[in-house]
Amino acid sequence: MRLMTGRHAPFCYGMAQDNSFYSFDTQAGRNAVVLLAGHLPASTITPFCEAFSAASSLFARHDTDIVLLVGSTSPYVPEFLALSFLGVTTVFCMEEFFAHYGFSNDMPESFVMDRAGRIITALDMTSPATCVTHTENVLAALISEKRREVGLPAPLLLVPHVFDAAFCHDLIDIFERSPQTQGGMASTGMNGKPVHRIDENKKKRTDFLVPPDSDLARHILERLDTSCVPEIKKAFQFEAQHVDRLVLARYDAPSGHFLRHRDNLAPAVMFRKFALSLNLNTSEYDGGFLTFPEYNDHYYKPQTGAAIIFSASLLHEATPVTRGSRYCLLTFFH
Ligand SMILES: O=C(O)CCC(=O)C(=O)O
Ligand SMILES: [Fe+2]
Repeated sequence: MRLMTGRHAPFCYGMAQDNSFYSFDTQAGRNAVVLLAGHLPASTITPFCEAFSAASSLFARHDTDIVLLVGSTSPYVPEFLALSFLGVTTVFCMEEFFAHYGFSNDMPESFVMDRAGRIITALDMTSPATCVTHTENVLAALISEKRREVGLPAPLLLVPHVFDAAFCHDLIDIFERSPQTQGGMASTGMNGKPVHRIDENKKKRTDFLVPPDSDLARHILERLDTSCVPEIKKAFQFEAQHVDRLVLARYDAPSGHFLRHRDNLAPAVMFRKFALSLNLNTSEYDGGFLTFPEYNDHYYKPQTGAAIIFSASLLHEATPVTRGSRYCLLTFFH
């Protein structure tokens, strides 16, 4: 599959119609609707450009640019140079982009890219109107925060769209059909040997350990590898080589929780470098926040399919679920 939610779009640079330099680094920080024309004639994409242009003020409200990418050696460059669409940036870009993307040059394609250059979704191009509506819906669901001064930030990394909603649902079904165990904690016994200690006052959770040699594990690892590993490298200069056991977990109201702890204190787990917590059904429960008390009193509750990644040394807590059940995927990178 070529276009996958959460993957980074291949890097792209080129010259915009006004002769300014454009690249996905100059684009970073704003979302974009990216229309791909490659070597196609202008007439194939013009109706889409016009429809997006007409809706450009709406996209501006979502901090979203509209970018039309044309191959710099396309025979149709003169056609595109003669056209302009208000609110659409036409870029004549290096050809490798289209090859890396897997563009077929049979028909135009388009996708929504988030502020970090990740592909959120390929767009439905049945008609210009459906394409614009699809884009509006995708943008409305993107996380956005008003700019504000931040006093005490916690050093966390949030990676949205690691899994799509359908896969999150599948994981919940798999969890419910699978053998479950009561969640325990890595600890050290009297004899100095590692033990798995159960203490419901500290941690109340039901776990399913994804079998390491299963297709499911491979599929999850592939997604973590493409979506999260590059983000960890970018943010923290750490190249994760391994992923610890994959746990699907359920915290049930009224008391499912995990009190404050660090993830790499017991000798058996000191190898852990970064923790990952990925919510599978955020809108279906109340409570169940993550907190990082060393930094601030904020409650963190990533959207369904988004991962929160943090150093395994940070003190953190999963607060009680007060309604419903919280399902999540949990693992560690090292
Ligand atoms: O529930 C969570 O998101 C975090 C779980 C956690 O901290 C752990 O399993 O070590
Ligand atoms: Fe933890």
